[in-house]
Amino acid sequence: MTARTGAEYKAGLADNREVWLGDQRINVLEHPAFKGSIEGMAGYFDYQNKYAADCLMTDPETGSAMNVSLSLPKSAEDIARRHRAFDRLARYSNGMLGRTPDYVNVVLAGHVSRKDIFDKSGDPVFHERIAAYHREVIEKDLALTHTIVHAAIDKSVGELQGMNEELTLRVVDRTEEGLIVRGAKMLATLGPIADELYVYPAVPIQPGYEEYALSFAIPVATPGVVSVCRDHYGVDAEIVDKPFSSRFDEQDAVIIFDDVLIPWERVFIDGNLSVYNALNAGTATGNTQQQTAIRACVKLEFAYDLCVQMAKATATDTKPETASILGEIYSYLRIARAVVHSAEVNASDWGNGAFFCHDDISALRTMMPLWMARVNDIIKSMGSHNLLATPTAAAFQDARLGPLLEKYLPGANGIPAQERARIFRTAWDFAGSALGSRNELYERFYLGSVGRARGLDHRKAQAKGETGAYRALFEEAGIDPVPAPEQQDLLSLQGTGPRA
Ligand SMILES: Cc1cc2nc3c(=O)[nH]c(=O)nc-3n(C[C@H](O)[C@H](O)[C@H](O)COP(=O)(O)OP(=O)(O)OC[C@H]3O[C@@H](n4cnc5c(N)ncnc54)[C@H](O)[C@@H]3O)c2cc1C
Repeated sequence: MTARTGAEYKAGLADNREVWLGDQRINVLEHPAFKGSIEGMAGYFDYQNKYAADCLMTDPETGSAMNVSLSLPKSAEDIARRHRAFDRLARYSNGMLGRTPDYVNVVLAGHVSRKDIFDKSGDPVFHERIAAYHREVIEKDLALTHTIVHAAIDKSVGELQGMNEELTLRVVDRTEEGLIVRGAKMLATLGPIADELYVYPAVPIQPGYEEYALSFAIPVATPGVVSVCRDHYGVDAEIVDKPFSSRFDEQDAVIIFDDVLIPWERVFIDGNLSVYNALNAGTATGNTQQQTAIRACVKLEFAYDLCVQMAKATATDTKPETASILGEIYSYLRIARAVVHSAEVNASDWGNGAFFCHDDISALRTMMPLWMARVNDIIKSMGSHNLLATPTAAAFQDARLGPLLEKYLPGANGIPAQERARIFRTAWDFAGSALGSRNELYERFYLGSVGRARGLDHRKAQAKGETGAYRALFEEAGIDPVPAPEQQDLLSLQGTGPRA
């Protein structure tokens, strides 16, 4: 098969997957709530074909078209090529879909690229399996979801301790056919409407907890895989009235593995802590975050322009305080673009010829969640009641109501009433609707919390020896460092310290 169309994607969802919405087990293809989301994701597959020059490339093994996000980057040209694909694909939803299939594709490609990490484990079969799976995803153009965060509830103990021990996904049995796994993972965005589920390493696991150190991939329709959906936030509305909620609810779900058989050929890590703990560290920033950062840039670009339109529609665009706020969003965009550019031009071989972006790109992981929340705050402050005084497009067609709306709800600067309503409806759908609020939560947490990301960056900085600036202050002035206590004549300290 070549790169799929939307119709082919939809046909692939016709199976016996166990998806629960509220207390109903549903068929995602038939349930009305899912119509917009499935059409929205189908649109992504059509879009990759429409913009084939950016999104697709020739599969070197079969000669068919494949999504660029599954390529294994080996050079600066490959990184630049992939940038073009990520940028184009993000424009399909203006960055509002976080989990278009290129997200997990790039993760998988990164893992396959780091054969050196698997090789260290001694058994080549695991890399052979994941490489074969990568080929399968390319050739079937599958839509993958992922679920990697431990289902820990009690944060007073370790993530795999106390009550958490029983909650998180782990191996409970081994059979001739494969592993039997049990437990939950948080969350799986797109899970109910993806083809397959890829479980891979997240935070490191300590010795003694090997049964949790797993990586595998299975169809969402595998018996025992239970998708528990959050409330659905997509709405049945015209695109012009709800441009995002009508198409782009990428349905999150908790995945419960109720004694699921994972066939051996789909088991990529089975308790091997050295592979498990190295794989994420060796791929997540330089590889995966090229996709996430570019997607975020596209979203910021849209948010900036949307706010400019809001300012024009209320004639606040010439006010210095509005210019300052608009400039704030634009500065986030420029910083983000600059970080991506710098990380791409400083890309290098991370091992086994895997050419990834510079690790500095992870700075965006700690800042972007704050900027995205700030942008939503700005939209609400700038928009005020205008976000709600927004008749639908159909209301303007009514013979009685239309003329009243044209008269009493026009935009400033000569902007027609219907255009004004469209601008503010879009802004509300972006930042204030049920989906807009969920999207803000997504931006805050989808790569893990900011707190954890900052801690990780700090530990990496210390491991690298950053920065030595304090010591240099005194070295420059010719002042010797104070010797460490064990090197001092402790006797000479007697009588000089504070007295009890
Ligand atoms: C909408 C949405 C979709 C998601 N989709 C997926 C998905 O598809 N697949 C997937 O695997 N995961 C997904 N996630 C991520 C996952 O579910 C978790 O929500 C996320 O990793 C953070 O949860 P946590 O409990 O681990 O947070 P924690 O990291 O425990 O953070 C909770 C709070 O504590 C603070 N904190 C934690 N540790 C520290 C620290 N060391 N120092 C300072 N502060 C700290 C944080 O800043 C935060 O405020 C998604 C999340 C959301 C919200």
